[in-house]
Amino acid sequence: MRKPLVAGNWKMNGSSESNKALLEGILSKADTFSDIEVALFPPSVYLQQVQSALTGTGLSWGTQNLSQFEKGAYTGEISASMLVDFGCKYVLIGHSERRCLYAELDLDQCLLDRIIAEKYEMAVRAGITPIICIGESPDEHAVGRTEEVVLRLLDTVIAHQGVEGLAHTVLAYEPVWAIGTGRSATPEWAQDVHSFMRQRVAKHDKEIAKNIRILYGGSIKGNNAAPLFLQPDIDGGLVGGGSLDADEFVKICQAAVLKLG
Ligand SMILES: O=C[C@H](O)COP(=O)(O)O
Repeated sequence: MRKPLVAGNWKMNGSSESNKALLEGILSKADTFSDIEVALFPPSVYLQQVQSALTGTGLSWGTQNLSQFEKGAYTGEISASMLVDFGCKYVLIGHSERRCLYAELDLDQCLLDRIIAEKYEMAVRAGITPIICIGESPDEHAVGRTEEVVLRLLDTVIAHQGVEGLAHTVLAYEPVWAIGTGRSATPEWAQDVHSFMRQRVAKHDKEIAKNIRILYGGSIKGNNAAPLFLQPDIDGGLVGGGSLDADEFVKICQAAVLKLG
């Protein structure tokens, strides 16, 4: 049985004060979702605050990005060893907001995917579990290219790291048209995509495919989380806006508990 995971990506939100209230609100209800895994992804400047609040609680934390380089003259970047220093268990890789807004070469999609695969390799080597985000843009969705786009990135990762690397990886299907729009994918649509992702992994290794967690991300809220999470191939969620409010996020975590039956 794959343990459900709910990941709260705070994106570029928060302050020391608001984080404190959010963390207290989540932790006050942590006993209601202790059977699943929950991880928080604050902006890096708040990593220490989150680490100190979550240490010993059973919740995990990580960052929203990492550098593909080890160390050196890379202004503004954060290395895998720094994440280890702060006790990070997870790291988000290839989030569409980074692909679109910070992708050095969006026109050269192949090179972009290679950078993401390199970041993935850096995380795995440091013992941090990458959560690799994959999803189609609104235009790609409109012309029915979802499967092609999603599988291309998955294939790139497998080609760079070998399928064995996926044994220590979480995948997240995040259709860009659903992110922050209030328009979540339907449970059926998301299930179909998750299913073909799992089948693609199974072509390489059936055991890894059976065990790999595939999260859904895109406008998950307390009132739509349960039907998504109850789909057989959806193993939890990557939550943006819904992770910024303690009550909302707790509801989402509690919805993931329902999956355990
Ligand atoms: O990382 C989280 C996803 O981008 C989803 O964001 P959202 O829940 O605000 O749509």
